[in-house]
Amino acid sequence: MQYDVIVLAAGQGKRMKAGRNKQFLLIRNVPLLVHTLNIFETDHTCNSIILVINDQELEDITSLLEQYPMRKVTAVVSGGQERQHSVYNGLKAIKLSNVVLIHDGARPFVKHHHIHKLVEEAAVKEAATLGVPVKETIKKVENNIVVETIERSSLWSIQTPQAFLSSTIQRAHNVAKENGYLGTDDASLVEQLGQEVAIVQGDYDNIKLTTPEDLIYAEAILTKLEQNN
Ligand SMILES: Nc1ccn([C@@H]2O[C@H](COP(=O)(O)OP(=O)(O)OP(=O)(O)O)[C@@H](O)[C@H]2O)c(=O)n1
Ligand SMILES: C[C@](O)(CO)[C@H](O)COP(=O)(O)O
Repeated sequence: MQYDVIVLAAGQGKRMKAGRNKQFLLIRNVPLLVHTLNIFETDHTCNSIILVINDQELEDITSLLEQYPMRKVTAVVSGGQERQHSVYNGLKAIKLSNVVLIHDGARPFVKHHHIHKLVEEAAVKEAATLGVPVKETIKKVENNIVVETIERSSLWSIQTPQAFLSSTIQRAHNVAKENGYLGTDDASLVEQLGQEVAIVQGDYDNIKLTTPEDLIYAEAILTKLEQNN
């Protein structure tokens, strides 16, 4: 089943402490964002990629796309202050589409078979997200004191891509804007509508590069994926 994807690259990467947007950091000499875009560029079920960027980085992005041409990038749009605002701008650039995926530019290791499963699920359930069961014990802490140990069996770490019928996610973003609701992912906006979001189990390789040690981890994942191919 075909889909269109919004790839988000308009953040600042403050927690990475690299002094610049982490999307340009090199993993094995190739920019992080290029690794991510390649996943969709090489997926035969991906129709088009909407790339959301920082306006101030337009020149850098333009030269990156000259060096690494991406046939499927059909639009480059300006991001917003928060991730949710960037998605909102990306959604405005989506033409006619059935299933829309939203993906962090900083997640370069999602696998095609997980994307395909996610898209199939969204086509039936309207909204679906990738995720993995949490591996650690999670406690609620207040004033440096543990107040609760949360039952782990129902806890999942949520990843992207997240997939939606385009009408559903457009409505969810419009309603969130009207209500002043700001979420850390797009599935939560659909939850706010009172609609179900299905979970598709992905894998632990699909990390988001957030802090400096993730770069070392990313090199190791890349090595493992290459050895498996
Ligand atoms: N206003 C924003 C904020 C984030 N993102 C994108 O959303 C993804 C996930 O966000 P996160 O990892 O939090 O990235 P940053 O905002 O760049 O990082 P930080 O919070 O450390 O500054 C990233 O690919 C980032 O580029 C975006 O497009 N627009
Ligand atoms: C959407 C997300 O990737 C889900 O894990 C995440 O919420 C994005 O950014 P965050 O700022 O690290 O929460």
